[in-house]
Parts: sequence; structure tokens; C-alpha cells
Amino acid sequence: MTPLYHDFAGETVVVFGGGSVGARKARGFDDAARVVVVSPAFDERLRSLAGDETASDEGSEPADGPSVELVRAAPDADAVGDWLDRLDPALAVAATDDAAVNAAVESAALDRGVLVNRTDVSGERDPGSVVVPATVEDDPVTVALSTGGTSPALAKALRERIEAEIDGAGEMARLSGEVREELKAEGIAPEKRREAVRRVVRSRGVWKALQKGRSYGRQEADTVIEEVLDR
Ligand SMILES: C[C@@]1(CC(=O)O)c2cc3[nH]c(cc4nc(cc5[nH]c(cc(n2)[C@H]1CCC(=O)O)[C@@](C)(CC(=O)O)[C@@H]5CCC(=O)O)C(CC(=O)O)=C4CCC(=O)O)c(CCC(=O)O)c3CC(=O)O
Ligand SMILES: NC(=O)C1=CN([C@@H]2O[C@H](COP(=O)(O)OP(=O)(O)OC[C@H]3O[C@@H](n4cnc5c(N)ncnc54)[C@H](O)[C@@H]3O)[C@@H](O)[C@H]2O)C=CC1
Repeated sequence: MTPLYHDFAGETVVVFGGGSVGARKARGFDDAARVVVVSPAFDERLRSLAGDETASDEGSEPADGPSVELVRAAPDADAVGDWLDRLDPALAVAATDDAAVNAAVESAALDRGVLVNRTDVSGERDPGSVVVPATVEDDPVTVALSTGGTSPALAKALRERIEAEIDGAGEMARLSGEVREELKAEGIAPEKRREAVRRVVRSRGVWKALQKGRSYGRQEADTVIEEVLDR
């Protein structure tokens, strides 16, 4: 499997199954995509995510923009293809507790060239079938972690470790991004510029100073940069 970051902005993600797994997957996509959950019943978390009043009957049009919409229906294996044709999603998530329905979601999605996430199987996937990784975010930094479907519990445990490990990475990304743009604009020779940026992102002093605040981090970074540029 090859890890990729995919932007679902403006796309629809359909989740079949409104239980605890469907709720977790829906939450993973609702920042960017329009998420439609098709299920006869909905987990408490989904109802609060969507607001009860948005639960609508089969056939109504989804809203524009990122959102979670709950559609009350229990398509059988033969019907899931029609749902995909109607909703035209970029990704379908099979998260029902009915293996036949999940299998039908997978094959109907693969037939239509729609990405599919089968939540009830692990290990090897068919081409076009994706896994949802454990993720850590410190904007604009994101870490995605998969055990290749072998051990989701380990993915979760490793995610918790990394969360602590990359504390402050978002600030560091902004600071070092700013530094590299400035050094480029100043016309510093590429080799020196790269060395300066490499030293900043590895400097314990800069990481520590950033915890106190952006301007402290900037000061410490400037000291490191001056050393490299020898000015
Ligand atoms: C293959 C995959 C398909 C997919 O869903 O994409 C899949 C499949 C299955 N998960 C199962 C169980 C559990 N899943 C979790 C948790 C997570 N599962 C996630 C992803 C994936 N799960 C994909 C592989 C990812 C990889 O490559 O590592 C995470 C990372 C992302 C997310 O889902 O958001 C999220 C952690 C998020 C976080 O915390 O950061 C826990 C832990 C817990 O609940 O505490 C348990 C219980 C412990 C255990 O069983 O390990 C079962 C058995 C169901 C049963 O027994 O019936 C199956 C199906 C099977 O194994 O057949
Ligand atoms: N990938 C993962 O991280 C995990 C996956 N699983 C797997 O995911 C599946 C779902 O787990 P839970 O959410 O805990 O189960 P659950 O029983 O809480 O939820 C299943 C949902 O599917 C709905 N449903 C049933 N028939 C349907 C149909 N024809 N169309 C649409 N929705 C339908 C039910 O109403 C219910 O809301 C299980 O089969 C399990 O094997 C379980 C734990 C973790």
C-alpha cells in the first residue's frame, strides 16, 4: 500500500452504517468533505454531529459544503449501487454490521471507480480499496500511520506516542517555512540556505524557545542562522 494525502474538498464521502465505526469515519472526513451517512439508525455521536433535525428521508438532496447529513435507509446488497449513482461520491465507507452489504458496497464502488474503505476486513486489499490511518495533526503538520491493516490497536497506540513526540511541530513548520522564504528572497546561496533551514528544524534550542512563544523561537532561529551564514 502506498500512503497519500488526498484533498476531499468539494467531494462527497458516503458512509454506509451509522454505528460507532461509521461515526468515527464520518468525523475523519467532515472537515473537508460533504459526508452523507446512510443507515437505519444513528449513533449518538452522529446525531450530535449532524444536529437531529438534519436526519432526512431517502432521496432528499445533500447540503452544500462540509457537513454531515444523516439519511435514514437500509439498502440491501442490490440497492447500494443506486445510492452510489445518486450521490456520486469520491469515497464510499462500508461500515455496516452486515458483511453482505459491506461486500456489495466494495464491489459497487470498485465497479464505478469510486475509492472504498472496507472497515470490517483487515490485511490485503483490492486495488482501489483504502485503509483509514491513525492520524496526528498539528496544523499544518499531519502524521498518518498504518500497520497495513494488521493491528489497528497498535496504530492507535503508536499514534498516542507520536502525539507527544511532535508537540510544537505546527509552530516549527510555520517558523521554518518563513525562514526558508526569507533566505530565498535575500538571495542566500542555495547550499547555505538549505544548511540554515536544516539546522533550525533540528535545533533543540529553537524547539524549546518556541514553547515560550513565537518571537522567542524566531530569536533563537536567527542565532542559528547567523552561525551558519557566518555574518
Ligand atoms: C483495516 C482497517 C480498515 C479501516 O477501517 O480503514 C481496520 C479494520 C478493523 N479494525 C478493527 C478493530 C479496531 N479498530 C480500532 C481503531 C482504529 N482502526 C483504524 C483503522 C483500521 N481498522 C484499518 C487498518 C489501519 C491500519 O493499517 O493500522 C484506525 C487506525 C483509524 C480509524 O478507524 O479512524 C483506528 C484508530 C484511530 C486512532 O485512535 O487514532 C481499534 C482500537 C480501539 O477501538 O481501541 C479496534 C479494536 C482492537 C483491535 O481489534 O485491534 C477490526 C475488528 C472488528 C471486530 O473485531 O469485529 C477491523 C476489521 C478486521 O480486523 O477484520
Ligand atoms: N475499522 C474499524 O476500526 C473497526 C471496524 N469494525 C467493524 O465495523 C463494523 C461496524 O461496527 P460498529 O459501528 O461497532 O457496529 P454497530 O452495530 O454499532 O453499527 C452498525 C450500523 O450499521 C447499520 N446498518 C445495518 N444494516 C445496514 C444497511 N443495510 N445499510 C446501512 N446501514 C446499516 C446499523 O443500523 C448500525 O447503525 C463491524 O462489522 C466490525 O466488524 C469494528 C470495530 C472497529
